[in-house]
Amino acid sequence: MQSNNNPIPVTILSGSLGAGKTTTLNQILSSERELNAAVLVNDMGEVNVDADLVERESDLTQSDDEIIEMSNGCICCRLRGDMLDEVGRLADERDFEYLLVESSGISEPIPVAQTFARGFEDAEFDPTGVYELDTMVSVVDAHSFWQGFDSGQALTDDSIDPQGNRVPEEALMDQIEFCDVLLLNKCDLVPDAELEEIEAVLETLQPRAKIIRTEHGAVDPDDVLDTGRFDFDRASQSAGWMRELQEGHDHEAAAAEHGVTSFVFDAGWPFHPERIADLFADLPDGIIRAKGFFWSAGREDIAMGLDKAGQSVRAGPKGTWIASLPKAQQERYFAARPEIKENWDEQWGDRGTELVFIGREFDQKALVKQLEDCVLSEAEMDENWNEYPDPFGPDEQRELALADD
Ligand SMILES: Nc1nc2c(ncn2[C@@H]2O[C@H](COP(=O)(O)OP(=O)(O)OP(=O)(O)O)[C@@H](O)[C@H]2O)c(=O)[nH]1
Repeated sequence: MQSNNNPIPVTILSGSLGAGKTTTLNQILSSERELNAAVLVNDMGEVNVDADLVERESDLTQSDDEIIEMSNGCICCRLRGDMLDEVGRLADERDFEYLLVESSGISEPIPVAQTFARGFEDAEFDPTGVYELDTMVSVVDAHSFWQGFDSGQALTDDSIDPQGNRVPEEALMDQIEFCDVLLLNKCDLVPDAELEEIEAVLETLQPRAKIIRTEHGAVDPDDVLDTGRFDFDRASQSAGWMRELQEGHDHEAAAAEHGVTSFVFDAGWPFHPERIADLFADLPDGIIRAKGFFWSAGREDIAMGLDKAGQSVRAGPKGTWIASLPKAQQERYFAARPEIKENWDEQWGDRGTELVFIGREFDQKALVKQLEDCVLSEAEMDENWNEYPDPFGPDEQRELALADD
């Protein structure tokens, strides 16, 4: 029985399809720690076995605790409101002390966390004060991560995208970049030396998280329950690429451990659209993550964004250059964020490029040279940029499926 009115702590498990979320959940539920938990499992409907598995393997069935299964949709988007209604109903009964949530393999962790931390407008139930998000856990499949990484293939076995619009590697990157605890699971399938390299990559992608190696999900429950580690603002700012951007352009990454390095490329002149699109589609295999914005010649109104996660690369319109806004609106930006003024170019304003690259065993000098070659030459600066063919199209950050062409 929930004996008081303290908020019910919540631990959310994310991770790619087959990474070991259910196995981990069962380990937690069957551990010696007495846990009176309710469990919410979101299985997207692609494999309807999870709730059965949890019920079959855990003590929950015996103790008659509640397992809620939510299929045919993802709790990070379509089922956000439904999820809150369900946990609202559970909270009314108040016969459990801890809520465990297993999100689907392609769930984005941020909206799921937001739903618990801040509520959701379409739901009747307001979780604030009733639930308290305690720990965001991401389970990474060490074996498929390593295989993909080493061979330049996808970083997850999960080639299923039930909604047709989520690339599993992007979800994996979100899960790595937004969490408090990273469980590196299936360590039995990867040699120790390689585990160290994977850890070095994960630490670079996500410097804040506690990384724990597991086999068959055998985690100490104290590492994932009642940790008090979750902090929405810190979690949203903890991705390695963000830190890299914030630490400035001249920042040299700490001595590369296991060949993992990162750098920021910036430029005040625009890229040639075709040259940069070709390069983005053919970045070195070792680049596991790239993120930031860039200026593509001919797009003087629109800031373009780059988002590479594993082998998936998206690039396209992302926002508006402040320099293209009416003066009065610009002034409001300057007042709110004086630092914009500091990097303001007399002629081009805030237009420019700032891209973070994170990778392992790639030739940084060669890549910087390639990027520089994509920047317009002096002669090109005088050309009519609107005559350049534009490979990026109107859609926001579409997938660049150019790599294999
Ligand atoms: N060798 C090995 N196999 C594991 C480990 N952890 C889980 N497995 C196996 O991997 C498979 C997938 O594990 P699950 O726990 O179902 O993974 P999941 O993340 O819940 O998968 P979905 O819910 O389908 O996304 C199962 O066959 C597990 O027995 C591990 O550490 N080592």
